[in-house]
Amino acid sequence: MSFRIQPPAPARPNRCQLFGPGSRPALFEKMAASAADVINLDLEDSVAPTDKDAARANIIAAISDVDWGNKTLSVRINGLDTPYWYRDVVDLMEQAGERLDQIMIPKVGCAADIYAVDALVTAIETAKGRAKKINFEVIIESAAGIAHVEEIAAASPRLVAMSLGAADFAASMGMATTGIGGTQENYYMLREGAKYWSDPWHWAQAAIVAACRTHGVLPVDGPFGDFSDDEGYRAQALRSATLGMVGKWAIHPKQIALANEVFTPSEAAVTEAREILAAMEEAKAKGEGATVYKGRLVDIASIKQAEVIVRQSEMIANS
Ligand SMILES: CC(C)(COP(=O)(O)OP(=O)(O)OC[C@H]1O[C@@H](n2cnc3c(N)ncnc32)[C@H](O)[C@@H]1OP(=O)(O)O)[C@@H](O)C(=O)NCCC(=O)NCCSC(=O)C[C@H](O)C(=O)O
Ligand SMILES: [Mg+2]
Repeated sequence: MSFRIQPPAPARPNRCQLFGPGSRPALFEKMAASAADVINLDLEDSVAPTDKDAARANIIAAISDVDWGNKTLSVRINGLDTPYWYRDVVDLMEQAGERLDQIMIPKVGCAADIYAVDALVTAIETAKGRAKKINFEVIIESAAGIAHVEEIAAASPRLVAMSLGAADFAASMGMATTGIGGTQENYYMLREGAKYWSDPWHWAQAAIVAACRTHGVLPVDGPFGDFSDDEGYRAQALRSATLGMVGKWAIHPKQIALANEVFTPSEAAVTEAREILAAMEEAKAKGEGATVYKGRLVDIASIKQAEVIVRQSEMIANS
């Protein structure tokens, strides 16, 4: 470990972030009653330009009127390249109740984007005497966003989570696909006539996880567009979890259970992690730094790996 200790990410469940358009208030009670850990009420791309004002008003009312239980409640504002975002922030901060936890900033391209929103939020928070400090989450979904991902992760103490937005990311990168996440037909290696599909989202996810872990931010996988494809969603989520992400978006309620299942450590994984910790306790008592568990090496680094799984499981169980 470097002299600089890696800060922990917030210890709260973030297995599934359920999205719903601010222009469909009929969905809000259903979202609140769902098993998602985080609710994202959307003012951005799922809302038509003509509906922006009405969606903002719907969301502001619902923040106070709906019982959101113990979920993290977040609102996605419009991008800083639009004429809508400042009104989103001003109205939310001046009119929404204290139940609002988070603002999601889409399409961030550099740390200054977050600085701008932070300055506005801070001024209104102070002017209005808001007791609860609003957190931020951001979406990396552009070439600039991924190029500046580390400075973005470090941009504000308000920042708690960062997602990959596969749709806008693909568009910004000029990727030859209309798919939102998942396997891409033309992204394969060929060996002896057989195709082996690679994961075009992998490198961006890994960059996001590294930036997030460096700065104590939760890394989250974004949308999987084909909500009829449960196995495709599960496969994408399993890859994300294996890389270190803590959760995934749901753009339809049927994706919630899939995300919760994948991002909750299984009983078998927790049992194995506890057995590794016990094996290392025994090894340490004998003055050894390494031992053999089920025919494979475990050592002091294995303790940290096992602790990640046990901590995640306990945090979810206690939430
Ligand atoms: C995708 C949808 C438009 C589908 O809506 P609908 O046609 O109503 O779906 P169903 O008829 O299958 O719905 C079945 C029941 O579930 C309820 N429902 C639907 N959606 C939701 C929801 N989001 N939350 C809670 N409940 C929901 C229906 O009312 C039905 O209920 P019942 O009649 O009682 O059985 C719609 O799901 C939708 O709008 N999804 C969210 C879209 C969204 O927010 N998109 C933005 C995020 S993705 C993105 O922005 C891309 C990203 O930025 C990037 O760049 O990658
Ligand atoms: Mg997007």
